[in-house]
Amino acid sequence: MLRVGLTGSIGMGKSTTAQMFREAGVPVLDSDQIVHDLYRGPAVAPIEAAFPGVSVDGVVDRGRLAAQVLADPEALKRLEAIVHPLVWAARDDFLKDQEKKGASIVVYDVPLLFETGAEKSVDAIVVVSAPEDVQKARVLARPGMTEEKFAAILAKQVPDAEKRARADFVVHTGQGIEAARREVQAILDELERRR
Ligand SMILES: CC(C)(COP(=O)(O)OP(=O)(O)OC[C@H]1O[C@@H](n2cnc3c(N)ncnc32)[C@H](O)[C@@H]1O)[C@@H](O)C(=O)NCCC(=O)NCCS
Ligand SMILES: Nc1ncnc2c1ncn2[C@@H]1O[C@H](COP(=O)(O)OP(=O)(O)OP(=O)(O)O)[C@@H](O)[C@H]1O
Repeated sequence: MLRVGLTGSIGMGKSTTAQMFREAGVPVLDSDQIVHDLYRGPAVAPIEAAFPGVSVDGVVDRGRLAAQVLADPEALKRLEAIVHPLVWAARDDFLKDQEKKGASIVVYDVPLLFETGAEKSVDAIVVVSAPEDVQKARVLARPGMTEEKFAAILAKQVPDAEKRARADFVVHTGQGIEAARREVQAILDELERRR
């Protein structure tokens, strides 16, 4: 079973591209969704113990948590030490389940593939990319987004050019949905050939 890591910087079209893999019949594991589920379940107690006051009605409040960790690298490290092992366990369950089902390719959708070291646990890397001006226009169109927030998020991410350099495949999302879908299909064809 080939494990494909799918990543890309903010606003590059990662979720849209993940959906294309799903529509092509490939099982996709969404790491953001795993974290959201953990923050409503098994991660609540250990996070509340480490960061008192960040849970509300038994759910981790992401805004409160962000306020405590995003500007404090040491606090973020403590949070990651709680969250990442839980994410890895969920990922391993998914992989075992797909292996049992006989899947030949699975996609693991991870925004921070390079930043968290998850690149080491995949067999191929797909990076989703678009020209800078397209990315910026998409992100600034989101409610509540400002140039400053966008810049702060970008500063925490591995730059797009470096991501592309480390990728096995790049999906370009600046030329429309159909062009990207053709690239996704070409990647799947190539991966099948390599197996
Ligand atoms: C800090 C949290 C609460 C902020 O949640 P929120 O919904 O407001 O924003 P979101 O998750 O989209 O993150 C916003 C930006 O913060 C940065 N960021 C978040 N987590 C990390 C991290 N572990 N390392 C570096 N940057 C990070 C990224 O640039 C990201 O684009 C949340 O990101 C979190 O719990 N992070 C720690 C867990 C984690 O590592 N998750 C990511 C991969 S498993
Ligand atoms: N191939 C494409 N052609 C045209 N528009 C696209 C394409 N892919 C994505 N988009 C558009 O770009 C925007 C961002 O896409 P998406 O939500 O998939 O990005 P993302 O990388 O998952 O974002 P983030 O990581 O910030 O959550 C959306 O408005 C989406 O419709």
